[in-house]
Amino acid sequence: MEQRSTEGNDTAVETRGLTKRYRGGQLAVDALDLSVPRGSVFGFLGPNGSGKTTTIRMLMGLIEPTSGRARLLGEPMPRAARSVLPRVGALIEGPALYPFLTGRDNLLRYDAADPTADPRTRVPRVEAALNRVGLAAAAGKKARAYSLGMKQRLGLAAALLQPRELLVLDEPTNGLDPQGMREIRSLVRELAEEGTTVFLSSHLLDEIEQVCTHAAVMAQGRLIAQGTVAELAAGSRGRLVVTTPDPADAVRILKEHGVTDLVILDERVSGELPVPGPGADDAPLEPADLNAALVRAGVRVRAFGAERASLEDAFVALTGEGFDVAG
Ligand SMILES: Nc1ncnc2c1ncn2[C@@H]1O[C@H](COP(=O)(O)OP(=O)(O)OP(=O)(O)O)[C@@H](O)[C@H]1O
Repeated sequence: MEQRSTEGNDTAVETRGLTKRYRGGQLAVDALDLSVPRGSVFGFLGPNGSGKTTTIRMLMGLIEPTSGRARLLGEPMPRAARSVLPRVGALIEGPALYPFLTGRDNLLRYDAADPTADPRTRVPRVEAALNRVGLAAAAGKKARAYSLGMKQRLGLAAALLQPRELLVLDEPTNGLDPQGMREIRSLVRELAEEGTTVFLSSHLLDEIEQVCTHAAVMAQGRLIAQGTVAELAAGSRGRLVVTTPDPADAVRILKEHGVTDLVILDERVSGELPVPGPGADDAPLEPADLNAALVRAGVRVRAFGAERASLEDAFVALTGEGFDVAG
């Protein structure tokens, strides 16, 4: 019997040991411990096939986990599905649409199928959702004439027909052009400002960096890291770039100060900034100190910069592989 606890009260999504092995034997999700704080925009990041969709399906009660458990808004899934799911909007793998109905009629019909939706407010809610996702002008077109991006927007509109505490979006910008991506990202930020927790999966690193406060990184069904985006990016070292007509001297001085992986390209010297040691006495070496050391040694520094470590650097550092953005 499961104990009643206060666990998960301030987390919108929480999983413990969540595992899915498909019937063919494929271990798609392997002992996943996710913790999505309420109020966050949480990026669920991983290359194609890393288990994101499988996880989302388990969270939403669409498939049974092989083992482990999941909580949505503090309630166990799939047991509490009936009471929890009305508080959760979801866009999963391209929404099911009636191709011969217009976008607007699709939403009216979708809302009519929702027993928790108030029919008296249906029409204005549908119009508001269409406006929100930028589909008002195309609302009278048949859904079969919609582009993939328009279908995505319509699916998002369906998720927004009612106020939600949590939105679960599987690759929400999939199929959108850059302008459409920007619009959806700003919509996500807006929703977050209104207090909705947004859990979105993506294989696009820069997307996660642009909109998310927190992220989890998946690879091959396993969770590799999770935390705030700033923490994750800080886990990898930034790169230093110096432009100088004295590259050999610059390399010597930088090496003495712990810079590694030094590369000379004409007058451009780059290297990995040293990571502060775990000891408390190890004051982190500031890029400015390195610049001063170069100048003291008579190196003519024409330009000096430290490139901020990105989530991509962190991902590569964590997985030891590049990020596959194919598909
Ligand atoms: N119904 C299924 N039966 C068997 N294996 C499956 C099934 N669905 C997914 N898989 C496998 O499980 C693994 C994880 O797939 P999943 O779709 O969850 O990954 P993903 O990160 O969402 O990738 P994508 O972005 O391509 O959807 C993959 O190896 C996939 O081939």
